Amino acid sequence: MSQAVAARERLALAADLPLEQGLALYSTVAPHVGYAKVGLSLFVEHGPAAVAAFQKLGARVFLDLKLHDIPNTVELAAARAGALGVALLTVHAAGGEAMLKAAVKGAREGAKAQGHAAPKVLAVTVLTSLSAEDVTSIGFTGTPEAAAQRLAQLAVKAGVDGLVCSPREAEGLRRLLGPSPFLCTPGIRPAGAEKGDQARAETPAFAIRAGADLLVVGRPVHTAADPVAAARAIAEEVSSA
Ligand SMILES: O=c1ccn([C@@H]2O[C@H](COP(=O)(O)O)[C@@H](O)[C@H]2O)c(=O)[nH]1
Repeated sequence: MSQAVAARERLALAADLPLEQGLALYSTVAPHVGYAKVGLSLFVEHGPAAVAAFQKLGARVFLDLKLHDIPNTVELAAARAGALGVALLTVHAAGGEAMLKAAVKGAREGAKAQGHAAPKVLAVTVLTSLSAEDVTSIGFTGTPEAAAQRLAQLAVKAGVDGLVCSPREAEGLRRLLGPSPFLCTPGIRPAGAEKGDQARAETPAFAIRAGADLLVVGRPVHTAADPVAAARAIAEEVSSA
């Protein structure tokens, strides 16, 4: 496998843009980025049509809905997501064990019913926008890393395929949980890039060295003067990390 292909498998574009703009951007960066992440804004506005539009471009779709509700509701929603043929689906680990099990069950059954491969269900541990002070203020005890580890252990026990965490927590989670869970890290900022609302951000190379499988990048590409050059530079950093 060439290094370019390997890096492409490890990058997701957060398409938090109007749909046409997101599709146009993904088309141009697709040589460097294998996944398109459809998040809340696109899904609220366009629903499954947004997923289908990126799939038509050949993207593997990461449906980032961060489901968090009672188990029955999450199972129903995860089944609908699985039926769309998405590659990845997120839920909040803080929804608890029964909800996480329901998400995995729903996603697998929904995919199977439509002849798709089951999506990987990823549990969001502690949002990368939360600082240590925020984590305390919402009632978690200890550091963001300690909270992420507790939530990750719960989620893995419930049978999820992977976790969403800050690059700062990836190494500790690998040590704690071993090689199996798929680790996805948003909060990626190339050196010198604006952090915006990301409180626990790190560079692409940091995330890869810490053991991340998939890096999510949005604004550093959207806002770059040359988005293709920005995506290429991130892919090169991933390859050489
Ligand atoms: O903890 C989390 C979970 C999800 N996200 C999502 O990732 C992207 C990041 O976009 P940037 O523009 O690169 O900041 C965004 O879609 C979030 O919803 C996250 O940032 N942190």
